[in-house]
Amino acid sequence: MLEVSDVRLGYVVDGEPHLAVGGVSFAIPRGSTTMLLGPSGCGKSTILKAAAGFLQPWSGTITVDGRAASAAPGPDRAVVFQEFDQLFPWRTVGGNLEFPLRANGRTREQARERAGHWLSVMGLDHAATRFPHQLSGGMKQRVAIARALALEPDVLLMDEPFGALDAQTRDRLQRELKQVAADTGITVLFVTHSISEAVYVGDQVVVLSTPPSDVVETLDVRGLDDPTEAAFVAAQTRLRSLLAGDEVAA
Ligand SMILES: Nc1ncnc2c1ncn2[C@@H]1O[C@H](COP(=O)(O)OP(=O)(O)OP(=O)(O)O)[C@@H](O)[C@H]1O
Repeated sequence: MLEVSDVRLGYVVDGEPHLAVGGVSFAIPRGSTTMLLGPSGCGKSTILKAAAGFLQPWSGTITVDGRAASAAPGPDRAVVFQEFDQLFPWRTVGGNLEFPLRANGRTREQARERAGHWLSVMGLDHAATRFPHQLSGGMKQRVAIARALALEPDVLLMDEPFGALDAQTRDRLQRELKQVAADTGITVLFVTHSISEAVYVGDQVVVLSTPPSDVVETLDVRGLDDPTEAAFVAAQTRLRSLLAGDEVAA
């Protein structure tokens, strides 16, 4: 349903073109979660930005249900970033959810009702009247996820959403996201630096090479959610060896 086909992406720096992504293809089946993993600077965020419609591929296509996703941002895709400051600081938590819903044509009542629902799903009922500066980092990320889900997009794009959280909060949010993704059937593209996060949260992991990147391997990790299980450990070992460029150790 989300299909990345032979995509090349880059930036123009001081008038010079710099290729970052050298020809990447993968497909995310509807309702599943794909993790993008690779060395720093390999173009994970660049691919995510293109899927969001913020960047045009130099060649190739990114489509959602056959429509060009890279043409422009649209309500069928919502993005959650790593930064804690992605919320509107002058709006309450409830207001942060309601504002984009109103901007997308919902009535005040519809926006309030839907915001309440998603705040509840993310365990934030008690925080609706607070302002972002009164929240912990983990709560801010929960609000950002609730705000994205409230728009009921077909695709949720996440750029290291838990990267700046402490380990305990990160574990909890990974569990919650996995549960919400299963409950809603949403399609997720998730950028991560963490091998264990990739195996736990994902249904498949797309491993990228150093830039200009291509796909080294696409690994199926469906159903792996117990880090003590042999299959979980084997997937981690495989990913570690791919990232080290050591394919033999698999
Ligand atoms: N706005 C920009 N202008 C110019 N070059 C950029 C820009 N953003 C990213 N790049 C370059 O594109 C390449 C890919 O960057 P990107 O941020 O997509 O990688 P990444 O895999 O997400 O990195 P990291 O894991 O470190 O977050 C890098 O070489 C980076 O320097």
